[in-house]
Amino acid sequence: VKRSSTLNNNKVLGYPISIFFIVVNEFCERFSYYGMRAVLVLYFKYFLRWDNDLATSIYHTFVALCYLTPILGAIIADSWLGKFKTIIYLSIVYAIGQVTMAVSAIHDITDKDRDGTPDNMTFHVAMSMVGLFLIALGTGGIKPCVSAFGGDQFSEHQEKQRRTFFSVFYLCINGGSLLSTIITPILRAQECGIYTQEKCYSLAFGVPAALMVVALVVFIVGSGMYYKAEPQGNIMLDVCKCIGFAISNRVRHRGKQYPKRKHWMDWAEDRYDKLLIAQIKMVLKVLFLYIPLPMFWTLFDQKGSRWTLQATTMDGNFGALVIQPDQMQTVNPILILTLVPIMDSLIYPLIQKCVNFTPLRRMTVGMLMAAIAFVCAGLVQIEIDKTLPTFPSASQSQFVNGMGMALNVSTPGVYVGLIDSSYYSNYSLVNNGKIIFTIWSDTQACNYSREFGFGSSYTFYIPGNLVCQNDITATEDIKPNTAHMALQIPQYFFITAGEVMFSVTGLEFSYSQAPNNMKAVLQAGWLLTVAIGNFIVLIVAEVAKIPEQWAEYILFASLLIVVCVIFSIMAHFYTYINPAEIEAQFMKKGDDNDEDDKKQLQKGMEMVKRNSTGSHSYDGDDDDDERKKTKM
Ligand SMILES: CC(C)C[C@H](NC(=O)CN)C(=O)O
Repeated sequence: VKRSSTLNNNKVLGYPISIFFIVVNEFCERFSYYGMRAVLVLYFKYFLRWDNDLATSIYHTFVALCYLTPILGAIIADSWLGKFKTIIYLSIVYAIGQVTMAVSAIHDITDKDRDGTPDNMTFHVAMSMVGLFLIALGTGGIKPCVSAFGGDQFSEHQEKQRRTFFSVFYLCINGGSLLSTIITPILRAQECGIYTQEKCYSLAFGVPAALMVVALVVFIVGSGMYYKAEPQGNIMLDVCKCIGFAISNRVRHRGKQYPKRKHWMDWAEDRYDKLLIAQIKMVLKVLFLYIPLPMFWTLFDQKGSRWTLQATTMDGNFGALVIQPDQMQTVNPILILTLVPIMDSLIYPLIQKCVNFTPLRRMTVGMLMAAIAFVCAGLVQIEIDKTLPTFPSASQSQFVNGMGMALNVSTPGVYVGLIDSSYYSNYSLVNNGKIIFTIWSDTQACNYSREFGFGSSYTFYIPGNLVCQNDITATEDIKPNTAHMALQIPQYFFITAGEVMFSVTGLEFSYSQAPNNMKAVLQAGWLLTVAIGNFIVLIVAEVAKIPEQWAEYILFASLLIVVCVIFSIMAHFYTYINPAEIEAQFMKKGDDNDEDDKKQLQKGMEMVKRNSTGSHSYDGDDDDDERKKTKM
């Protein structure tokens, strides 16, 4: 009653005003998260100077951590602080983490000799690791709380509005992600610094940090309008205790003299409520089905690591548009924003006309799509390998001074250095496009211009009698990248189509198959599959140590196909349930005088009624009573 009256006061078009703040908060937070993530692997490689394997490993450890911490966030919110305070406190931790990352990327802090490279790399590595740890704690911790807090703002009879809210919420995630993956690579490509100009990772991390502060402020501004549910007690702890008791009770009663029970969880009946046991059985059934799922995320999350590194060896010139390697990741949110409505309104209804396209079938097809994406990535890699030498590092050039006097060489933003007579400069990183070098000594100065292709590397020979442009000869150490970045589009298309079928459906499936009080538990379980998927990348990359990148892509595709077959068999034996109906049956058997139970029963029956009008129908037939027990 309190909840309804609180909510009904502040409505616009039937929606509580408070959700506006939550949706804007999510947009800014996802901007912050994906913006930072977009440039992370390049920061590892070019700023911290890690090799591809280390950069990929740390990237996936970080992503895994981001999806492990939701369990922590759910426990803190449910059993201690409540969702509102948890979001505030962990957002502060998150913002501090983002600021730490931005500071860690300022090369001037330790660049004592002012040559553009940090002199104390340990400082930058340590700061980055602290920053990433705080971000993982913050982003993961608030993840299960924000969406659930949004859902809490609606009263029982606002089911339709709540569904619209979740769609808008998902679009905001991808809107924030889209904008940030366009913007932060542009910021990263700028040059900044006090003593020497270098690629501006500090700005690329600083803007996401600012957006996280905005997210926090927006969330706090809405404070007076939220419905704030009190912490309900730690359901996760109850579940663990109940499972623990069932196992220990079973072990204690091993002998033949003890009659068998239908399900091993029934051994908890001696101490625990039958309803709780039934709810745990439902959750375990779904969790069992989750076992093969991490393999999908193993492939999916390599967009940000291996695929971005792959793009650095490609040509990003799209005519009027020049795309940075890390900007290729924007293809994912762009496709999400277009594919979700197309799938929902066109593709699914069409397929449904031919076959019963149940959630688990969609997820299976989604896995196959991801495998196809990796076959595409492998083919693209073979194409790249045909063109790619390995020495020296791509995009770097050097000068050899053949004159009898020292010369200075520079280009706007890059000081190549003072080159002694008959000596050579270090390799310097030069942008692509037309670059004008200024070469000067005490007595003369001249300009020399040259077109630099993506990833090309040159050595320039300055003769003894320098006049300029026509005197300097160049040898091409590395040809410009010729494999075009557009070749990555098919792999992005398949992985995103896979994501829509797998991830969006999986989220909805996890919600619909979970008992009412354990929806958060299953959401945390779902996010855990993402974490495990990222750990698998580390294990496979470390154990397999495949020298050829294309072969690693094909290995991942093959692994996913094997897992997909296993999943489809498991899914075939899964029977869809209606948790509310099952819960209601247990309630009926319970104590009718208990007011709380009565309310729960009424709520359960309401849900059964609502579901029977088709909101969770998987067989396309709204009036079919067998719906609630549909097989895959
Ligand atoms: C796939 C994530 C687990 C969910 C979602 N990401 C996207 O939608 C990316 N396209 C997110 O919450 O970040």
